[in-house]
Amino acid sequence: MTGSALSPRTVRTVKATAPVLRERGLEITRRMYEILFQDEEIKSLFNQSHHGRSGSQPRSLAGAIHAYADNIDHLDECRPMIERIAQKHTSLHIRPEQYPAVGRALIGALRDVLDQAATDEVIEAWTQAYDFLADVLTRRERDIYDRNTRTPGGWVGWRDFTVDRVVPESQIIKSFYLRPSDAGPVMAFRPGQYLTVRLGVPGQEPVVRNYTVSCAPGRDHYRITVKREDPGEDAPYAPPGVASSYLHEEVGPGDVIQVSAPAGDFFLDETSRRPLVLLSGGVGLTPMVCVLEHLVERGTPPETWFVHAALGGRQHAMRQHVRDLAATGPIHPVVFYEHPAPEDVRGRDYDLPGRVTMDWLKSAVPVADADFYFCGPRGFMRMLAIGLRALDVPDERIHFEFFGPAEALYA
Ligand SMILES: NC(=O)C1=CN([C@@H]2O[C@H](COP(=O)(O)OP(=O)(O)OC[C@H]3O[C@@H](n4cnc5c(N)ncnc54)[C@H](O)[C@@H]3O)[C@@H](O)[C@H]2O)C=CC1
Repeated sequence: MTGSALSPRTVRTVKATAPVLRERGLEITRRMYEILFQDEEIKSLFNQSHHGRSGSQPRSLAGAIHAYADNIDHLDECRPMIERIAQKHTSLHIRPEQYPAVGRALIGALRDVLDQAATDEVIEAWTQAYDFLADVLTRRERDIYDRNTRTPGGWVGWRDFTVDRVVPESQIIKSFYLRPSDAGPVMAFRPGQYLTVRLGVPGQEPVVRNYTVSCAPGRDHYRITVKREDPGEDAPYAPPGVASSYLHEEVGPGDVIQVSAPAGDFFLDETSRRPLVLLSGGVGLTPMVCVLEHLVERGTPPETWFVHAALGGRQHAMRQHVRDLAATGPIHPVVFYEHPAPEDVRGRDYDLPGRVTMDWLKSAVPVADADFYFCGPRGFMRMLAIGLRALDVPDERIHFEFFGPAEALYA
């Protein structure tokens, strides 16, 4: 991707707005959604459970707009961000016809918030820059939709899945096995990708959530593994704990939920021949179990460390399953308990007390050679992202799932 479609003057003008976008980006995107949703017809094109309420969507869009302005003179830097957005858009079935209204609202918000600073030149440059980005995104999204249509078992839009089984994995985590209600095949996916599910919670607008597929690809079903969130800790789009409480308490075999095709830019690089270090905190183990199952099923896994950090035994999911998988190959499982319960036995239930630290990691895994994949609470990922960079592990060997701009993790 190059910015060649944009004139040098447009590039200069947009780049010059980066500092103010860093400072006032959130104001701008909040105003943008206000403008956008004044029109009921446009509002109906957008799933309201994704816009506004908790502020996460304006915040993440503000980060993206700032990054775009700042990198507009070397747009290759934006490639991962654009891929991430395109993947997310397709999981929500965003269509090209939704882009122009967003562009108009963005320009309106720039005028309102920047006021005097929104000169004709700035407005003209941002109009061109938005159109350019919209074009890049819609092309990529069209490719993804085309691929999902062509792939055996693939689909576009919501598809009904029937819950086949619900399996408790710990005191707070359950797995849900999902089969397509139409009894057709399900498309393969890349280990680490997520499903988007839409739940008809009674008395509410449908609740939409992303859950990583926790089983290997290539089966006749998917599995998601969900932690019951306490109020105040749940993901961004709806009141706390709604989706996970609903799944844990109300959803059982025979129930139907709607699912979008697998998506996501976090997945195992199958071309690498390096040793592998998979690190997970809490329910962040879901993509790592998927990767592990896949490696074992594929055969000849590389030397792999499966490092899992849980609060304690009551929260520890899939303990025996991971052990059984590890026993099939050169796979080293290591379990940390931060607060072992009285009944938790070191050497039987877990290996080490406390949290994963960089000092431990340096001593236990081949930092200089390995590929690293991690997922878990923000503090856990931050420690690893910063720690691995400090050890000069190149970014190409550091892969993580973080719902938000990656820079926020390093900040
Ligand atoms: N695909 C994805 O992006 C997925 C992301 N997640 C995320 O993973 C997180 C898991 O949360 P919980 O299960 O509630 O985890 P948790 O709160 O139970 O923590 C698990 C462990 O993480 C470690 N940890 C936490 N903070 C740390 C820090 N600052 N430094 C070092 N270690 C630290 C501790 O060992 C702790 O026991 C959630 O935030 C969820 O959003 C979960 C599943 C999939």
